[in-house]
Amino acid sequence: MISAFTGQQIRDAEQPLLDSGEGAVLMQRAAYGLAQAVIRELKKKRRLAGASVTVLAGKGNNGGDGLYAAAYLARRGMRSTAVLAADSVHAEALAAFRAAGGRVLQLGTSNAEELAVLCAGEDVIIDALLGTGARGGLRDAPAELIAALQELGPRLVVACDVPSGLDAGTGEVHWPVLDADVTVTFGGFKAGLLTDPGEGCAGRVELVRIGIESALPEQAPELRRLTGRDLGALLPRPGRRSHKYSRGVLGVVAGSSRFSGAAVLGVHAAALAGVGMVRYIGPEPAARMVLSRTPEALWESGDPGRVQAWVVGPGVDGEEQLGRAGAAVEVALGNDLPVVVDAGALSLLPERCPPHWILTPHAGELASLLDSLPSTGEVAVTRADVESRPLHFVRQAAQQTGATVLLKGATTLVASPSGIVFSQSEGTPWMATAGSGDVLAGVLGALVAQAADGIADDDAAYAGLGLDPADRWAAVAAVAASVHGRAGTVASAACDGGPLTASAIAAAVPGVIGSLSAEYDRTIP
Ligand SMILES: NC(=O)C1=CN([C@@H]2O[C@H](COP(=O)(O)OP(=O)(O)OC[C@H]3O[C@@H](n4cnc5c(N)ncnc54)[C@H](O)[C@@H]3O)[C@@H](O)[C@H]2O)[C@@H](O)CC1
Ligand SMILES: Nc1ncnc2c1ncn2[C@@H]1O[C@H](COP(=O)(O)OP(=O)(O)O)[C@@H](O)[C@H]1O
Ligand SMILES: [K+]
Repeated sequence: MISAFTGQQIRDAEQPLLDSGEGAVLMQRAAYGLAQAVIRELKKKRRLAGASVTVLAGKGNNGGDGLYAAAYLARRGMRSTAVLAADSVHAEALAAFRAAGGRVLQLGTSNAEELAVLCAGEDVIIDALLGTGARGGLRDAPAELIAALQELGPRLVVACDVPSGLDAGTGEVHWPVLDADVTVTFGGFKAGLLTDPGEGCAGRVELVRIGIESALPEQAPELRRLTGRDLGALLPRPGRRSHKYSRGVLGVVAGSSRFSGAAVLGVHAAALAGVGMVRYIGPEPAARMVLSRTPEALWESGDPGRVQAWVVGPGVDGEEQLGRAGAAVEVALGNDLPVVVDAGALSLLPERCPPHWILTPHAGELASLLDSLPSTGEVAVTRADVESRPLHFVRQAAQQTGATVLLKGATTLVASPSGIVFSQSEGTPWMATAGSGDVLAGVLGALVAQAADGIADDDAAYAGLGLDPADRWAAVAAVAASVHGRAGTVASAACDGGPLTASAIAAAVPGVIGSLSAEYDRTIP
């Protein structure tokens, strides 16, 4: 599992070493790691000797890291320039940079445009304006420089610790920000690099160890991200004595005369994600389509029979089907069953949900959901608000509803009402396609049914990852988001990174589950 921290958590871990006079050593390790990353990136494109680098240096330690890294690159034969964005910068680092033969330019009120043009012609730019000590975003000349440079489109940008202007703890972004190709981050992942909009500016994130790692609060990170190995440990598998009822039965209330495709995709994806059986509840025309794609499913026109979990909501529309969704929600509430509540059913929630209810809104649906809650304040929450502060709002929704909340997006966040949050980002932008969310609901429903009480005895697997059993539903949802994202990426890769349909995502699910499990089996002792 990858743990990610706030800027404050990182600073707290650094403090004992700073107090014992190790600050300069930490900075040297950070700068060396940064320089090595620049070299690796450049070598992918061209020769190192004679290549040009410009470091944009701010007044704090982030600027110090950048200047020391650029000094190292100058000594390796690169043409190195420093653009100083403040009157005073880290003095020793600047001296080292000058001593290595670097050229120093001062950013002022009148030369931002001119320096932006110069930077755009460089082989690589190191963004070391602001790091974890930032309060708010870039202002004045640095803001002008970055806005102009972003517009010009630089060749290669490596961000020092975080892209400047990004809040390391929350991922909120104060524009303008220069999009990085790679962010080299020090000591520990910053939460803001693993949640949008910050993750969208950071490019690939590389971690450089600087010696503070053992002091980080591993048991209480700001964000968690499951890796392939974690998925291999958590994904359910049938045993020799399994039968279809012991593997979990999922009830699905999805689709309608208008949106029958949502039912077709959701049921098909659930079947492909390994559940014992799917019972579909819906109108006959939709049921015919569901069964023609997934003959393995059962159509329940009356009493749904016994299930271990529900998916309620994808494509649900019209009084009749909303009535069936409402009835399923009541049955789940009465029998204490887990439910995935999606799309049309998000308006059917009781005042307080249990943590094994998993809500799956996208940003627009989360805004409406929050607005509908009596505990939300007077000011309406908009889709844009959620998109600019997803970590804040997904946590708020979990706290206010009592449910586990999965917020869909390029990075998908899952918040448990206990406060812990998972972040998964394995998908491809091609997954922004109609029906993709219905596939996710099906995969999640299948995993939830297989994790239900009486079906799985898997507390040990969660404990192995340091997770409290109370947070297992958030972990199950994170597994589903990851499997879904990986399936999309696999499906797109199968056509050389080309477009995909929701059906193609579903079709790739068994292979993703299979290879994660097989890889895990290969690596356990
Ligand atoms: N403390 C250490 O020895 C280490 C620090 N590290 C680096 O140091 C960084 C943190 O250093 P700092 O705490 O100096 O913080 P920053 O380098 O982020 O800069 C903070 C400085 O910028 C000013 N500032 C804050 N917001 C601003 C804004 N919006 N516009 C203009 N100026 C603003 C502050 O007044 C302060 O002087 C990390 O991101 C990392 O790069 C790493 O080298 C690891 C070791
Ligand atoms: N840019 C993106 N990159 C990766 N995944 C994305 C992106 N945009 C959307 N997704 C994923 O695609 C799915 C879209 O779901 P949703 O918005 O409910 O669509 P629909 O209702 O059309 O099925 C979600 O799982 C989301 O995480
Ligand atoms: K930076």
